[in-house]
Amino acid sequence: MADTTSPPILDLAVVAGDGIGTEVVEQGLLVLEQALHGTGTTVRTTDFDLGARRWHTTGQTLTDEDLAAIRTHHAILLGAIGDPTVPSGVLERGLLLKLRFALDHYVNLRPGKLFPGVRSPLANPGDVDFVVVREGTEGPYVGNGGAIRVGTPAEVANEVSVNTAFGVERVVRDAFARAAARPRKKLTLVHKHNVLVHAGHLWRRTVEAVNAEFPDVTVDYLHVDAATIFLVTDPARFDVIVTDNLFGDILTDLAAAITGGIGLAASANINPDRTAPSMFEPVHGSAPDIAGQGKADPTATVLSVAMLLDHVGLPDAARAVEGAVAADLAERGAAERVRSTAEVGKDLAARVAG
Ligand SMILES: NC(=O)C1=CN([C@@H]2O[C@H](COP(=O)(O)OP(=O)(O)OC[C@H]3O[C@@H](n4cnc5c(N)ncnc54)[C@H](O)[C@@H]3O)[C@@H](O)[C@H]2O)C=CC1
Ligand SMILES: CC(C)CC(=O)C(=O)O
Ligand SMILES: [Mg+2]
Repeated sequence: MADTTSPPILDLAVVAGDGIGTEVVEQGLLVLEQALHGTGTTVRTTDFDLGARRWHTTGQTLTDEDLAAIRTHHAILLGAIGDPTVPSGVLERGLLLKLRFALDHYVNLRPGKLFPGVRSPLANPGDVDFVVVREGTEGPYVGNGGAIRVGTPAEVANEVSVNTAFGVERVVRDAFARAAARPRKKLTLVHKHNVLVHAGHLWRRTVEAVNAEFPDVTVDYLHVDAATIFLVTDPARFDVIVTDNLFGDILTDLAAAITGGIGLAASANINPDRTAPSMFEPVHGSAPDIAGQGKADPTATVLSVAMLLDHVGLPDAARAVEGAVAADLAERGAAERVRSTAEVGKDLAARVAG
């Protein structure tokens, strides 16, 4: 079932996953249920037990049956995937990326917003409010690579970045549309076309061509290395950033760091054509270093829930969730006590309830 607009019953697939994923998703669901009160929509969740535990017991990551069942939902809420007891890449590739690719999540939307009252590590961050449109189904993450003579001094390992005209154009067009709808109407392409000349020039030509459809949008370009400089020295210059899968992954952890930390960074993996459910998840991973200790900040997941509510046609509920987060964040600076994951979730739910 594809996502629909404001369904009476919101069928939500829940993939809590590994590590802190289960902890933050529990709080995200608490806030979601509160936000739906009075909207005429109720949520019906289906838990998908996917991740390290499943892999250890069955050897499976994501089967065709899992995927078919997930497809019948309006949307997916995901916590985090990845565990130190599983070989690196098995779950990340076989579960997380498989979901994004199979469900055609070609727009990976990641806001970089500094909420009032939130302390940034930057001395003078300015008014930071941008969004990264990261391509979600191509680039070096597609698994086009291999290695020979593994473990020998003659080993050669390749990881090929795949960029198709079709894939680049559709995400670039989406990014232009988002820029056109924002007050500043500015789009920054980030790539590395001085070195990655094949992919980089495809991205550049595509941006130039699609710009003709959006003449109101001002376009600029930064090589990815320079983009990291400006994200730290002048983040307020950015409005919409469009970039590939790998660069977008890296830049959005940096964006999180300058806007108050990874615990606040939300994301949406969107299938804009609504041929499959979109997926909402915090930017962060499973954080094995703090898992099981109640230390994870669930705010990123709660803000991802707000993105989910927007996507399913419940903007008022989305604004209520964002408002609750903004109010909570504004008071955090003054608070003396560090709250647990569950306490933050409970407080946010209470604020949504009014
Ligand atoms: N979308 C996903 O499911 C992602 C999965 N991963 C996987 O997660 C595992 C750990 O990866 P890392 O590189 O360590 O990245 P990570 O994002 O899990 O953790 C990086 C650092 O941020 C902290 N952190 C993360 N989320 C936090 C939160 N909500 N509140 C407070 N602190 C938080 C962690 O404690 C850690 O110090 C790996 O298996 C990785 O592949 C990594 C990134 C995204
Ligand atoms: C673990 C990766 C596949 C995902 C990631 O780091 C991300 O999407 O930010
Ligand atoms: Mg990442």
